[in-house]
Amino acid sequence: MTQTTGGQVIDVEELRRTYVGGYTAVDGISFSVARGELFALLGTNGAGKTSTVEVLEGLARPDGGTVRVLGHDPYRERTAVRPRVGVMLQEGGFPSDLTVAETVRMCAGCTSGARPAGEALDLVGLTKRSEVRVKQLSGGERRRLDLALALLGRPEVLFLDEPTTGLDAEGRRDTWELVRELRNEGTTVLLTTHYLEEAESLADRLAIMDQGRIVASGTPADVTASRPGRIRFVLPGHVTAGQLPLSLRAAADGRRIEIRTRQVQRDLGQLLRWAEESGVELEALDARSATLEEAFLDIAARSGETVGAR
Ligand SMILES: Nc1ncnc2c1ncn2[C@@H]1O[C@H](COP(=O)(O)OP(=O)(O)OP(=O)(O)O)[C@@H](O)[C@H]1O
Repeated sequence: MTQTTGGQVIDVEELRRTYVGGYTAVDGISFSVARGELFALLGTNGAGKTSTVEVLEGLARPDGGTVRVLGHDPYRERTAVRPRVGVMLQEGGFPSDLTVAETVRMCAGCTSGARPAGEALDLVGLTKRSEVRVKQLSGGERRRLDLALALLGRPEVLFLDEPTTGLDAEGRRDTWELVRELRNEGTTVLLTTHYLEEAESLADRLAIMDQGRIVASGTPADVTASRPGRIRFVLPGHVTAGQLPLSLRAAADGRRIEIRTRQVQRDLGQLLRWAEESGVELEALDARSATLEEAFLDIAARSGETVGAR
């Protein structure tokens, strides 16, 4: 009988992981992922993402706190969890002399209720490469083979560690489409990625890690809401930045103006009213909320200032 804590498929409470020598790579983090949700774990290099995911995958034991996947301890109750989970590691290792189809068939032989090899290859767009030896695949094709293997057992939970690294733009879009479909069919997905656009586009919720801690979390909109958006435009030659309303605090580079604001709609309205009343034609007007990338860079920059303080 499957138990999940409060309907959560993944439940992490105060997880700590310390390496030999006493280095704390994961420093008491908590988060949960509901059934059918796509959760992205982001972070600077060395933030502790892989150290966290390894515990969720049952590959390592926590040094503190608790972790539950599908209601079980993934390390101690590995046999209960493993058949229901698909794992795409950062470095998938498979014999390079086998062909793509042989590799998938070999893995399918060890997976109960596996998809047919052809179906798995079709899902990731590798059908035409079935008879090619693994060592002849490009880096992006290997990532897709990794994904096919992770999907073989029709997993309820899918761990994707940087699934699109090395893929070209089209391969990345195809993978996103497939991950969305899997999520829509009810698969719970935990994704780590360095591509913020990927997290913004796919994640229902996300957490940003820095130096072993979660420093921001929520929906992509929640995480970006706390960061200022921006309004940019170019003033016509006869107008100077000094003529703008005082309440619109702006940075000016000659006639090029940038307003950083948490109130994009209010300030844009005020700017447009001023332009209308003053008969000023604003050029190249562009207004938008903060992106996840800006929020992330902001966090990374602040982290840089605290490096060495820990
Ligand atoms: N086996 C290990 N022994 C000692 N320290 C380790 C070990 N594995 C990882 N670390 C350290 O723990 C920290 C977290 O590493 P981890 O690989 O979890 O980060 P990450 O967020 O996945 O980074 P990246 O984005 O670069 O993959 C790093 O400082 C790393 O050097």
